[in-house]
Amino acid sequence: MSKQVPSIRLNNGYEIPVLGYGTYLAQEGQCVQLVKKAIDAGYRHIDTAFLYENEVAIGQAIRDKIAEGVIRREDMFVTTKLWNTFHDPQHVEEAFRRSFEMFNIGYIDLFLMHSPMGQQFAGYEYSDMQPKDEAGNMLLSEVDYVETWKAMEQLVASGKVRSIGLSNFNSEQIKRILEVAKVKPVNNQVEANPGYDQRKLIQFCKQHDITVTAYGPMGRPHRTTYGNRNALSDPKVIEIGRKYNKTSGQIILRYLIDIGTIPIPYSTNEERIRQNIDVFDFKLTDEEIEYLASFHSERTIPFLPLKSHKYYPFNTEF
Ligand SMILES: NC(=O)C1=CN([C@@H]2O[C@H](COP(=O)(O)OP(=O)(O)OC[C@H]3O[C@@H](n4cnc5c(N)ncnc54)[C@H](OP(=O)(O)O)[C@@H]3O)[C@@H](O)[C@H]2O)C=CC1
Ligand SMILES: O=C1CO[C@H](CO)[C@@H](O)[C@@H]1O
Repeated sequence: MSKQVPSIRLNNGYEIPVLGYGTYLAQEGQCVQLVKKAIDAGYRHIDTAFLYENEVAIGQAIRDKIAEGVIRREDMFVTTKLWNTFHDPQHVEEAFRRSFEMFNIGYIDLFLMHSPMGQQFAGYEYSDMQPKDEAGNMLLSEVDYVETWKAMEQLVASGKVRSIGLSNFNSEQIKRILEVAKVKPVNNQVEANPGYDQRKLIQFCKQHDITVTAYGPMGRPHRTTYGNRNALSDPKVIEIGRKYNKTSGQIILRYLIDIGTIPIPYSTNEERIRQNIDVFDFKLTDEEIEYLASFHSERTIPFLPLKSHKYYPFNTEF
């Protein structure tokens, strides 16, 4: 039986399901099937980006499931993102139009600025996303993300996107957006997991009525570790899981929801896709939450190639 995911209200009145399916690395072909499996399992929130090269596949999966009568368009919440090379205001509308047309699902629920860090525009092909000079250095752009935001605001009036938001922004950068915003960001998508739980940024966003999506919720277990303490294999997390008849992965997701984030785990495994959404029939105790919060490690995804960028967001505390 598919699970019902609760939603929370965004500051513009729309609702977002508190857990979604991430799709980074879900390539064309494989992605259609994965998203269909996720929808069958009960996911109604899908996260992607122009960068992930799978907007066509996600649109296809959603249209197929609508045709099968499993969902209606309005049941789904679809997020995509403006890539760094499109920060110059003159490129924002065209970049959005390309994503919008690739999806072909009538409207986009949430369009995020992927990061505050512009990179030089090199074209709209996927091969143009990481432009480098002859020596192999990243070609950056110093377009102010506030100007990019103003161009994103124009998109809302078109009706093709319902909400706009941010990703990888720190609190100072969010403040700069809020100073000029005619349309307030509804969301900031950042890394959050038991090694890097972002409590201060979550608190800051809450004060400004901005929801926080948690990317990398599992800490990308196949690709890295949580430094010296991996919550997924931690004996005490496994023991907490036994108490609720859940896996450690489910305990991590419940923790992220309990501290007020919206996790978007990715999985290629059918059983884990189903498990990851089956986290709404229990709640952790305060002590268990504190234990999960005691993991300390570095970011899994620190965007090191962009560390020298004028707007690199991760040098401040939060
Ligand atoms: N805004 C941004 O800059 C970024 C956004 N994102 C978004 O966030 C999403 C999630 O982050 P992602 O980077 O994919 O990393 P995750 O932390 O979600 O890790 C994904 C990996 O975790 C494994 N996994 C998933 N569920 C479980 C489980 N229950 N138990 C054990 N292992 C599990 C999966 O392996 P298996 O397939 O074997 O199950 C998969 O390889 C992305 O897909 C993307 O949509 C990600 C990074 C940056
Ligand atoms: O969304 C993303 C997925 O992860 C990548 C890093 O591995 C990021 O560069 C990107 O922002």
